[in-house]
Amino acid sequence: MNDSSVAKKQLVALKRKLDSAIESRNSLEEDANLHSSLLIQFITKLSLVSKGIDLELDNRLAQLRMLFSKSAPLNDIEAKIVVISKLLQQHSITNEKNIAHLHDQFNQAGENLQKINGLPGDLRRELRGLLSKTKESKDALIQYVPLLSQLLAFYDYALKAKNAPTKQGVLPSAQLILPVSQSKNDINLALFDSSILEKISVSLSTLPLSKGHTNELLAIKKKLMTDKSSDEVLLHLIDIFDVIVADFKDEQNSAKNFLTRLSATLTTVQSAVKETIVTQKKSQKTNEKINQKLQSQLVDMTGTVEKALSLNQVKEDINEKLQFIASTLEQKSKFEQQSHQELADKLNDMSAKVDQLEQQSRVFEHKLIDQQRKSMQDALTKLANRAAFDNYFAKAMVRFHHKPFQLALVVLDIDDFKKINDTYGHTAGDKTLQVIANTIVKNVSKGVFVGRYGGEEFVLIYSQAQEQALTLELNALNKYIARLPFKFKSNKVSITLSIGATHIRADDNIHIAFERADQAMYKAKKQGKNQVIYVK
Ligand SMILES: Nc1nc2c(ncn2[C@@H]2O[C@H](COP(=O)(O)OP(=O)(O)OP(=O)(O)O)[C@@H](O)[C@H]2O)c(=O)[nH]1
Repeated sequence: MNDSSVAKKQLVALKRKLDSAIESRNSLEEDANLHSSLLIQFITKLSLVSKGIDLELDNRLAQLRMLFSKSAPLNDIEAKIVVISKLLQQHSITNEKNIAHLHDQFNQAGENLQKINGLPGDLRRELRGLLSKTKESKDALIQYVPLLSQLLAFYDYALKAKNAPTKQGVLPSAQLILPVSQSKNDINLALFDSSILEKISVSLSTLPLSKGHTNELLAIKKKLMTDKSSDEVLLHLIDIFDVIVADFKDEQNSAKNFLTRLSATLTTVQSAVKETIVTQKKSQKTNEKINQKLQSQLVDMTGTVEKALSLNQVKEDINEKLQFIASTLEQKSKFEQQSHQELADKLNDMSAKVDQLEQQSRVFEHKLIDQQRKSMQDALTKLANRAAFDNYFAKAMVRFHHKPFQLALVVLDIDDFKKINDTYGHTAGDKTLQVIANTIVKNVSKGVFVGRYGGEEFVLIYSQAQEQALTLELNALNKYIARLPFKFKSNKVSITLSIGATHIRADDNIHIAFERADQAMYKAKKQGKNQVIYVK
């Protein structure tokens, strides 16, 4: 083979290699183009998802898209990506904060809705379910969208339910949620909406004030419920505030006085004790001196006997010394008597002071006990209040879980109570609550805990009642109350209760048990009110 044919062959081989290299490069370029277009598509989608959240992020993502489409150098693309990742990081922190804020607002809105009186039972239950689902914070804002729409639907439902009785001329409580743009006058009117005044009046009934101040408060409360002009209501509210402050000051002064007296008495007792110790020390010294004198007189006497020359002289000397000793002994006994007396006087004095102190403490202790009792008692009906119920029921549950017994919980709610307030006034409503409370107490078995849970809702705790006996007693109570002859403004009115009852089960906790009794009560409402529903 000559040189030229060898070179030709090599040239062909080289061309083949070149062709294959070009082909691989083309395929690599195609791959890169494919990846880059995939990346551009991904970034476009990312931009769309995050669009509007952050203007700077929007711009940077647009720039990145541009760099990719122009196949810009990798260094430029990398620099852009670093900036975008930082922005995304900041955004994720802001996002977490937003989620926490929305979570709080959501729950607050739900709890506010729960506080509105007169919500239909099923709404209340579903709301409770929704709120228990959102106890834990969600991972993304988007997850709150369906929950918010559900909450809005509940608000809408509540508004509609509340709007129903407005025909009677009463503003529904739900109208209290005012748009910010409303004029000042409109807000004033809504502020003194009768339902707000009612709420204030209800809260005032639970204040444990002194007897005098409670009477003052009752008088103002009456005026508050009759005078409806903004100015008058404002003046009454200021009066109420003054009474509460005065009661607080009285309480503070009486505690201060007691402490001042206590400290004065303690100071006198302390100085008396000091004095006694000093006197005792002094008398100890005087006693020691007299003892020394006696001892030296005795020693002297022995010396006299030893030194005496005759019996007569001994007799005379001893006589003389004995007289000395006798007078020293008399001195000693007088001194002892005197210091005894002084000590007894001081002790008497001290004991009188301690007596006085004890008396003062007793007065204060009674006051404290009285205050404690009041804080556990509903001021209007004198029944145990919600705090007392919580306390009693929690203890009963602990005993039950230790050793099960027939523990039953009953929730009683007055039917259409709002109508009584709206038609005959708040004072008539208060009186009704008192009568119902007394009637319940008189008509349930001995040892049953009776409490006012709040508003027009009462609770009973039975510690030993079989299902049959319990429902029998509750039905009898229900019938008795329905037959009570209430008379308002010469109108005969019958008042009924919806009652829900249940026995506590081994797997219950306080909330589950209460929820069951409460749901039974709502069932009674739903099924037409004026009835007892027992659930196992
Ligand atoms: N007079 C008076 N009214 C109170 C007191 N506490 C709560 N209320 C009123 O009780 C009423 C309760 O009304 P709602 O929750 O709508 O219940 P209701 O009218 O009994 O309706 P149902 O429960 O469906 O039968 C509200 O108007 C409260 O203002 C109080 O201490 N005194």
